[in-house]
Amino acid sequence: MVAIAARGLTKSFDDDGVAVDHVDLDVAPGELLVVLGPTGCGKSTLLRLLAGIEEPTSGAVLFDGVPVTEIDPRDRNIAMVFQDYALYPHLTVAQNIGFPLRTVPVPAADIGVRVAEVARNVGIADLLNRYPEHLSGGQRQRVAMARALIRHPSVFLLDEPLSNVDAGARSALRGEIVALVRRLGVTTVHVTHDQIEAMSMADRVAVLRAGVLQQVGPPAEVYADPDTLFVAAFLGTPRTSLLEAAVYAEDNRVVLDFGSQVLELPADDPRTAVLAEHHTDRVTVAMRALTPGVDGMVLRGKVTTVDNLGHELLAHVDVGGVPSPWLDTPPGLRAAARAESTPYGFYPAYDVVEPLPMGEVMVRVAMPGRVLPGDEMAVGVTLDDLLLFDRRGLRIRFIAE
Ligand SMILES: Nc1ncnc2c1ncn2[C@@H]1O[C@H](COP(=O)(O)OP(=O)(O)OP(=O)(O)O)[C@@H](O)[C@H]1O
Repeated sequence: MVAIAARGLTKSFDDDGVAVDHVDLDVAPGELLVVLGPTGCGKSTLLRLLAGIEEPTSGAVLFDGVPVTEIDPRDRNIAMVFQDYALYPHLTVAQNIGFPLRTVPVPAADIGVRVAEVARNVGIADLLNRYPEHLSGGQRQRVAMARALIRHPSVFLLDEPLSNVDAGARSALRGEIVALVRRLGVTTVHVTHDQIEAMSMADRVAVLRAGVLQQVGPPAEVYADPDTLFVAAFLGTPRTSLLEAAVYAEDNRVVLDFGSQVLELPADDPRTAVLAEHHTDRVTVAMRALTPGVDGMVLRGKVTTVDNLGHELLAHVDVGGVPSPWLDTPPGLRAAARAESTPYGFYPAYDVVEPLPMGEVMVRVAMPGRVLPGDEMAVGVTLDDLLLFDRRGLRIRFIAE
């Protein structure tokens, strides 16, 4: 098992600015680290730098503490899997899987044994005589993984391997990749723009924005305790509600003023006193998974849309607030988000930069529930629900520490 490290890792492309910007990252031996970020944030470039396919502009990659920047990718004992499986159509599954061994002095009988073993590991032992055209997307991706793993790599790099796999097979494959990585004990870096994938697979998740690493940690920790507004907004299903507000503190009263209405913070909570120090600051308030409620702090608004998720309803409630200007992301990023395709292939829809319609919050309504557009709704908010960020998008920690 190999420890991977990036130190000040930077990659600029002449015409395109900095794709990876001074990234410092450590991946522990046997760890499954997921790099998460929106399209164009530099995930693939980071992975390619770790693999050695791309040469850094500055900085270094180290395996077990030894710089590998000068070592040819073929000599790094790395296996990489991409989103397009790129199988050889004229070869059977078994031949595809065994292909990387053609240059290695392994007896033919042993190749058969190893192919069968790795095929069993990825659950395709019964497909060995088929040709790729007779496989589903999920099965093709398993073949691609088996082909990558047959050389017993010490580092496994996965670049959006599940994005061409249909939704049903995707969640099964997620679990299987995790189990496989554990069983083989191979240090793995997996990149994705899909936060659910990241949250469900990662030992630790590394969130990347415009080439800059935002935060690294166990998924639950990064979700619950985001350092930046970007991380808070990016991680959240249903999506995180973001509203602008100003803090006002007068005598013992502290309020968050959303323009249309205020939230008065509980006077007896020590966190309220900490927040009072931000008197007159403009902040962005991030709130997740709110529910209807009439006690304590309450935001009132009108339901604009209701999504029926089957197990619950998701009400979009217009509380008359001002959406965060942070949503006005850099033009380049937005352009990429809207484009259906780019020179680098298909870009998945990016669903975070879309501005929320006027000052809405997302409210989960338990089933059986009945909510209709136009209904008035009171939304319960507790201090625990509020994540506050300053104008630079950095977290204001108002928990007395
Ligand atoms: N070979 C290249 N030449 C010039 N610019 C490039 C090259 N490869 C990537 N870029 C640019 O670097 C930035 C990061 O691209 P990268 O493919 O790493 O992002 P990504 O997060 O993997 O995106 P996606 O999720 O859409 O694959 C983008 O602005 C992209 O246009």
